[in-house]
Amino acid sequence: MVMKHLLSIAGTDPSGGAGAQADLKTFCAHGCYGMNVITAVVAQNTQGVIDYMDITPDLIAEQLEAVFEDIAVDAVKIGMVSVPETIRVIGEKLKQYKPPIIVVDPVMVATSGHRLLAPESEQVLKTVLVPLADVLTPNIPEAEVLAGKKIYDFSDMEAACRAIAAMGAKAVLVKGGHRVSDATDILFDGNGFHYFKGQHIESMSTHGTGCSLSSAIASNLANGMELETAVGKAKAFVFEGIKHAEPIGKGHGPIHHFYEMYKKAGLL
Ligand SMILES: Nc1ncnc2c1ncn2[C@@H]1O[C@H](COP(=O)(O)OP(=O)(O)O)[C@@H](O)[C@H]1O
Ligand SMILES: Cc1ncc(COP(=O)(O)O)c(N)n1
Repeated sequence: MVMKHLLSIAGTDPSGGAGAQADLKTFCAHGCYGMNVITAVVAQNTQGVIDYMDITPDLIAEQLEAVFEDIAVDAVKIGMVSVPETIRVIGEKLKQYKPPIIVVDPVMVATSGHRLLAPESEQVLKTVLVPLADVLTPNIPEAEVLAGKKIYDFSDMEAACRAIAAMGAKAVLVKGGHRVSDATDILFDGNGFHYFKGQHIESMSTHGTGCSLSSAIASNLANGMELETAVGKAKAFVFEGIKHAEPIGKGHGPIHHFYEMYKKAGLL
């Protein structure tokens, strides 16, 4: 089988659990060839974000050109985009190169509570990136910001899906990782809703769950799955990754990206 070529456009995590590093691990775990365009270098670990520096728009444009001029990209996943200029340059380049699949994870705040999106970027994200998304994957706080309304229950999650889809995203998955009673995610595919019911695992290994989920969806779509199957399998990948994670670091550790693969290979 020919490997699909997956590109992550995201910020970094030197501790390896979230951002570009989580994306690359997820692409590899799905049998895809993974690539990275870096938007910001972030000093962070399992305990939180210490500092970050945005990459200049020119250098982001050059990184995107370096990839797209050389390699056929089957799917793009977008994560941390930080400032308005970063969002604008990504928007321009994606309109120029037109990759067939775009999954946008509208990263706003890290699990540790640190902002990774400047407040003035929220509007630009809505007008530039949301309309380019084949799938947009906000968590509940991000969906509240995008839809401009508090979310308390499933019907609020559905209303947020519809409101965000009305901004131009083809499909919207509002993730329920922040719910305590369960971890049910709701997908709106432009026509109807699909519920991905999930048990909430009491775990410290949830750093990078959103990054890994969106990268798994992009990989599954590139590998030819229908949207509902792609989301369902991605959710199972994250669930198993949380369940089988080894404790790493002093705070919220990463999921186990290679659990299934290592098990099949007899390494576990
Ligand atoms: N403690 C948990 N138990 C089970 N599933 C979880 C847990 N935390 C997150 N998930 C799942 O991980 C995925 C990412 O969700 P979420 O954590 O809400 O995103 P983000 O990392 O963007 O905040 C979703 O499919 C969600 O249901
Ligand atoms: C560079 C970068 N991008 C995204 C996240 C969000 O991580 P999570 O998936 O835990 O919300 C992060 N911590 N760092």
